[in-house]
Amino acid sequence: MHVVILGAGALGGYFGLRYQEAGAKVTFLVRERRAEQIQKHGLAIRSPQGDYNVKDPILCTDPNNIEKPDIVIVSVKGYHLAGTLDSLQVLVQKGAYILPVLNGIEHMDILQEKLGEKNIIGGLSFIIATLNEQGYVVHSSDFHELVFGPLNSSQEEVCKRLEELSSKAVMTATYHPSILYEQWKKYMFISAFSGITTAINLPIGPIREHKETFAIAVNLLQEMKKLANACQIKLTDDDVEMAKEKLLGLNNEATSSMHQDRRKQSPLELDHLHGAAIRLAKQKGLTLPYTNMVLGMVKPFANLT
Ligand SMILES: NC(=O)C1=CN([C@@H]2O[C@H](COP(=O)(O)OP(=O)(O)OC[C@H]3O[C@@H](n4cnc5c(N)ncnc54)[C@H](OP(=O)(O)O)[C@@H]3O)[C@@H](O)[C@H]2O)C=CC1
Ligand SMILES: CC(C)(CO)C(=O)C(=O)O
Repeated sequence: MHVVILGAGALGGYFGLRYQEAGAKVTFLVRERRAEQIQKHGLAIRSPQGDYNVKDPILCTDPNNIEKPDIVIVSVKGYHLAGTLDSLQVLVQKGAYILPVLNGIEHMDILQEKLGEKNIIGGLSFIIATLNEQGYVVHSSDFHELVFGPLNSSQEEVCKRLEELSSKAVMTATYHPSILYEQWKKYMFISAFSGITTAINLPIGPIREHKETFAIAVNLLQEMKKLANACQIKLTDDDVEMAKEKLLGLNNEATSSMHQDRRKQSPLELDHLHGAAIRLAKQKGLTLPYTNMVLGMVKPFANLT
C-alpha cells in the first residue's frame, strides 16, 4: 500500500513512520522548509512505545511526481487546509483516497465539496505528539490511536487494507463503521478540553479544583452535543457524561494541543474548532454562548495574521 502523508508534522510524521516501519511505501509530501530540515536530520520518532529513525525518507514537494498513491493521510493544522486542496486534487485524480485526521469537523465538508464525497474517508486520532528542534516527532502519551472508517460503501476495501497494514504497525488502529459519530464525539471532547484549557491558560488539574470553572467545560460539552444533534448526529447525554468522566480522569498536568500552542505563542486552531462550531450553529438556528465566550477569550492569542 502506498501511503502519502500530507502534513509531515507531529501527527503525520508519527503515523507515516509507523507505516514505513511496518513495511509500507510512504511518501511525505512536504513544503520546502520542512524538506530541507528532513534532508539535513532525517526523520525520527522518540516514543515510549519505541524509537524509529529513517535517514532518507521519500520526500516530495510536487504531488505530480507521486506515483500510484493509494491513500493520503492529511494531517495539517486546520488553518493550513486551504493550502492543501490543489495538491489533494492532483492525488485524487491519480486514484488516491483522502483520510483527514485533523481535529474538528468543518474540514470534512470543505474536502467533500472540493474533491468529491466518495473520495473522503472519515478519521481522527488520539495521541500527544510534537516536533522537537530537529523536526523529530516526540510522542509523550501512552496512547497512539488512529481511528478511521468508510463514509460510503465504496471506501470499505481501502479501509480494510489500511486496517490490515495498521495491524502490523506500532499503533492502535480502529476501523469504525460509524466514523462520523466518532469524529463528532472527538469534536465535542476537544472543543471543551481545548476551549477551557486555552481560555483559562491552565492544564486540567487546577481547572477541576474550581467547580464553577469545570462547569464551563461541561457546558461546552453540552453545547456541542446540541450542535451535533442539530446536524443529525445522535450524540447522547451518556456521550456527554463519558467525555466529562474523561476530563475528570486526566492527569493534573494534562492539557490540550491548543493550550500548548498558546504557551508557545504559535497559531491556534481556534477558528477551525470553535469558530466553525459557531458558523454551523448559525446555519442551524442555534446559539452556543459558552463556545462564543471561548472564541472571544482566546481570539487575541490565536496568532493568525
Ligand atoms: N499533535 C497532536 O498530538 C495531535 C494533533 N491532532 C490534530 O492533528 C492535526 C495536525 O496537528 P499536528 O501534527 O500537531 O500539526 P503540526 O504543526 O505538527 O504539523 C502540521 C504539518 O503540516 C505541514 N503543512 C502545512 N501546510 C502544508 C502544505 N500545504 N503542504 C505540505 N505540508 C503542509 C506543516 O509543515 P510546514 O513546516 O511546511 O509548515 C507541518 O509540518 C491538527 O488538526 C491537530 O489538532 C490531533 C490529535 C493530537
Ligand atoms: C486530546 C488530545 C491530546 C487527544 O489526542 C488532542 O487531540 C489535542 O489536544 O489536540
